[in-house]
Amino acid sequence: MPARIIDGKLIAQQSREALALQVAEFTAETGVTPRLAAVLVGDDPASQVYVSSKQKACASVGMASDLFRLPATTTQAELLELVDRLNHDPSIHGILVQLPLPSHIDPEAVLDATHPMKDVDCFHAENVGLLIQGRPRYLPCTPHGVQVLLEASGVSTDGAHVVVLGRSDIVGKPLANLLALKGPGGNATVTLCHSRTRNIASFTRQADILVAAIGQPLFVKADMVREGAVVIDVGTNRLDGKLVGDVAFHEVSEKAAAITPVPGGVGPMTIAMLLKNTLTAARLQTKTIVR
Ligand SMILES: Nc1nc(=O)c2c([nH]1)NC[C@@H]1CN(c3ccc(C(=O)N[C@@H](CCC(=O)O)C(=O)O)cc3)C=[N+]21
Repeated sequence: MPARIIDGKLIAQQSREALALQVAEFTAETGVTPRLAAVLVGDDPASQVYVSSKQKACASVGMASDLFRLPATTTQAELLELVDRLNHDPSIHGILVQLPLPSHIDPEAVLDATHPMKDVDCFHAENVGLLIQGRPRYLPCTPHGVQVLLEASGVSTDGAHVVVLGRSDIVGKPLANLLALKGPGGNATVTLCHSRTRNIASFTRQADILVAAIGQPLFVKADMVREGAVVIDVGTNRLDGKLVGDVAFHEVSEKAAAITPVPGGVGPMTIAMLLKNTLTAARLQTKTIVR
């Protein structure tokens, strides 16, 4: 039986609708509009698309956003100066510096410079540390998006074996930790595989839930997937001008119980979770008067 398609576009829209109500309530109570500052260095076309979808998404839930576009020739010092200015601007609650940055800029220096309270990507070491200790301030956007997709599709992680492919700081590493935390959406048994894992298929075939975030187009083939597994595809690769995931969707969907498409799967969820973090950031930075 072909797999059920997990509709990330729809689930993200439902998330945004719920969030819009919370934003309206927050603004009515405090007079504050949550505000995201997105910083884009250079003119990578894919990055431009993502950043403009983030701005549109902000508007759709009643939040404000500013886009700071800097030329590819911007120095690291100039970028750090902007980040510092945004850190000190009380009208801005969240800062997102779009990755990848040009090669002459050290992304770690920029992430370290972003104030942890404004770090809505959850990339700062302090926020990653809090997450891993099970007391998150922000949840990392793509991993949280994966968690919400599973929950909304009725797939429990409790006691399940989740195999994560890819150990990036943005997806694989935080996702593996999030799923292993105690509590709902967690309690999974997690195996973290990567490009150097020997006999990777012997691991992926044991997965109840398989998450592909390895950055290689169509890497996961049908023979790597157990019959009835749930497959989540985090990949966003350009292949012959087309957006494809890390999963060979057609063959794998014949075997899986449920699967996310690319586009229309994890991608829209990432943005919805970013908006959620921006509201959290505004709450944490807004002093409420106790009456
Ligand atoms: N500081 C930072 N934070 C990020 O969260 C971040 C980043 N840098 N750099 C790049 C990656 C990638 N990323 C995506 C977000 C949305 C879609 C998305 O919505 N994709 C649509 C399709 C979009 C299209 O057609 O190109 C979909 O999958 O349906 C994809 C990828 C966020 N990233």
